[in-house]
Amino acid sequence: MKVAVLGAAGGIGQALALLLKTQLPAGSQLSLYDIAPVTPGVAVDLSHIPTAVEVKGFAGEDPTPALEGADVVLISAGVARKPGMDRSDLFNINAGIVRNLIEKVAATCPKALIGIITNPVNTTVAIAAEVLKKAGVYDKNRLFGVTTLDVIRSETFIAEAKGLNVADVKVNVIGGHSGVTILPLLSQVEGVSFSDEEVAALTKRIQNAGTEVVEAKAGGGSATLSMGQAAFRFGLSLIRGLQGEANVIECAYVDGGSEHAEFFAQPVVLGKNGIEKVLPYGELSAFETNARDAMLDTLKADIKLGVDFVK
Ligand SMILES: NC(=O)c1ccc[n+]([C@@H]2O[C@H](COP(=O)([O-])OP(=O)(O)OC[C@H]3O[C@@H](n4cnc5c(N)ncnc54)[C@H](O)[C@@H]3O)[C@@H](O)[C@H]2O)c1
Ligand SMILES: O=C(O)C[C@H](O)C(=O)O
Repeated sequence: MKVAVLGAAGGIGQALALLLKTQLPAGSQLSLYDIAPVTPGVAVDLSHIPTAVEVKGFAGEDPTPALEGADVVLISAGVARKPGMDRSDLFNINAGIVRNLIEKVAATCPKALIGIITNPVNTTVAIAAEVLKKAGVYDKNRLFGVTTLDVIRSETFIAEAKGLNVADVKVNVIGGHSGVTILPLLSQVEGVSFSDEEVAALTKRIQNAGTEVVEAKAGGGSATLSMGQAAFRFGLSLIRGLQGEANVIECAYVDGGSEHAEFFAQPVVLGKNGIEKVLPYGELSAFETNARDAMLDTLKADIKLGVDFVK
């Protein structure tokens, strides 16, 4: 199995690369690409860790050598937020970066499963889909917006609030990955109940958790270490599915035939060809139904921005 990380010299990229080097199945290949000249050095550094994962690093303008033969491509290339910015403020720079990288993915490893981390995810995934369509290689089952950070944050905050063992907390987060489009389904968490005030406060904290990190880092970037862990969890689930493991389920922002929007985050079963099945997200509380309906204009506008950018 070969995993390529694009943006590998960045905050997320390096954390993710370390987790992949130490925990990918034996015999895997890890391919690191970034425009930053340090990238081959990051690979040399990682290569001294004694695991059966071969690591190579590539820098420069062309990601092609890093993408050859890739089964999974995880993309965190681009700029991150500073205090006072919304994720949508990253569009001007990151839209072009994602478009150019996906053109290379389409030409070099069109069958790879692609996980987009680069913000604004609601829009960059739509850009990726349009580029893949233009190249004639779009497979909706192979493209994912990585929303796992919203899931792991929800797990953490729920366990903290309710004194639970975090390993036992399971929660779906649906919609998209920004502000009101992030909707944790707290009513479905087993073994706990929340008051209306708790639901409102916890939902808001999960929706604003990215900003919490951006403000705490005070101009030094956004979440990198927790995102590295989230991307690792998601990437490993993609690989477990590719290897034929049954019942691998993750929430992700996908083109899953949702009645709500062209792309919508919801639970999916992962298999040998990417998405094996899109799962229903279950029954919603009145609060969640309102929040889902209220997010749709924002989500659809985010998607349209991406489609228009390529068309
Ligand atoms: N999906 C999520 O939940 C989530 C969470 C956190 C951050 N993010 C996003 O991930 C992105 C990266 O964040 P970060 O903290 O790692 O940023 P960073 O600045 O630390 O790293 C970004 C890396 O991308 C590289 N890069 C820039 N243009 C490139 C190109 N054309 N080709 C290859 N590499 C290129 C840079 O050289 C840098 O090493 C941001 O857009 C951020 O908003 C998403
Ligand atoms: O908030 C950001 O800008 C980064 C990321 O999307 C996050 O949720 O932490």
